[in-house]
Amino acid sequence: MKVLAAMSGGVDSAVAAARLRDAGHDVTGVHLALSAKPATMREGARGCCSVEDSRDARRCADVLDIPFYVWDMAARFRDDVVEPFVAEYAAGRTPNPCLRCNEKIKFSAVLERARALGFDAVGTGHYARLSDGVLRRAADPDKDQSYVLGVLRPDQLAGALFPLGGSPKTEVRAEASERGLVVAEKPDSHDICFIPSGDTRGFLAERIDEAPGEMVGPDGEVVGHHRGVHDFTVGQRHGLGIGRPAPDGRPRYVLGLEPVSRTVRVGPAEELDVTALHATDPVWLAEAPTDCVVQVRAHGGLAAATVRVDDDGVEVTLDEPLRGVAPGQAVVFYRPEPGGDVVLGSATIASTSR
Ligand SMILES: Nc1ncnc2c1ncn2[C@@H]1O[C@H](COP(=O)(O)OP(=O)(O)OP(=O)(O)O)[C@@H](O)[C@H]1O
Repeated sequence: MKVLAAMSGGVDSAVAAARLRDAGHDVTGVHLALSAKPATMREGARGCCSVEDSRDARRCADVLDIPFYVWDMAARFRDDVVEPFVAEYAAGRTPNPCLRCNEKIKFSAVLERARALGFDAVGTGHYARLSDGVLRRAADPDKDQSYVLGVLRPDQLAGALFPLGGSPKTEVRAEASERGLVVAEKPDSHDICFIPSGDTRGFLAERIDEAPGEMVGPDGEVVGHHRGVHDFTVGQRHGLGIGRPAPDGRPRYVLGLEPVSRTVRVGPAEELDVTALHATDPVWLAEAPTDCVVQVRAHGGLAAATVRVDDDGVEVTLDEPLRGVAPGQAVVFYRPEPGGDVVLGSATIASTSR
């Protein structure tokens, strides 16, 4: 096959490209320039779009002896990932930009351009297993990225290759070193790639006007004030800025965000437990399930659940209460079998109930 290998300049995508080439595919490497201006890097941090990363990706392509290009996708990335990310926070929700990037950039804009140029598929260094259109969790549970790929439609998955899904990360690093890839010891990226400083609040503060409001406790009492609901995420404990402790001395968490009234609701941990959620815009890879296991955030947040699909979206009833489910995040549905790791579909969490 003619395969476009998306090369971030990191170790995973370099090894993915190498494996695709070794499997006999005709591989071309592409680095996506996603940032309009060079990123200011925190020491030791890395973002996916720095000049340094582009240079590393090129050096790996040279070692692999494959053609290499840089595609400027900064405008698409800004419109489809960064601006919606900011708008979601302003609306009191908690978005996952990696998931949107997979949906709108890597397996949409990039895949479309690749197909137009005669490529059959886009290969990435994501950790997930994919065969015959069935998407499964990666063999390495610590690296599993099936959650951020669970938003892809069948036609998008049909053009995707994930050669690392069956390998532990340690094996991938060792292989990079054996292959003489200079990125073998490069640190993993942890931050949101377009916020390499890791300061999400600072990034949002530069883009969202202050909209001060009240912070209210469980009985509606005002316990503090804030600069805007975009400063908070459901489940957040630190940085609430309420100097004095709750009357019972227990820690307080953000329970809910109401952008219209500019209210941040706070209260004790147990009030974060939800038993049901409503999600919209479902995407199904298999027939919509009735019983399943759901995952509600990128790391953790797993629960057995029953699902009912209606005209408004999906009603998910959790078997056991689940803590800290934030509107704006995706709910990804997995098959409910022992060790169940097959992705059945996903939807966007719109609201939760206790
Ligand atoms: N700027 C980019 N250009 C090209 N491909 C990219 C870029 N950013 C990410 N990717 C692709 O998406 C995959 C997943 O991105 P993610 O940010 O999760 O990287 P990662 O797991 O740290 O991988 P890597 O070690 O390759 O950076 C990468 O392995 C790569 O194939």
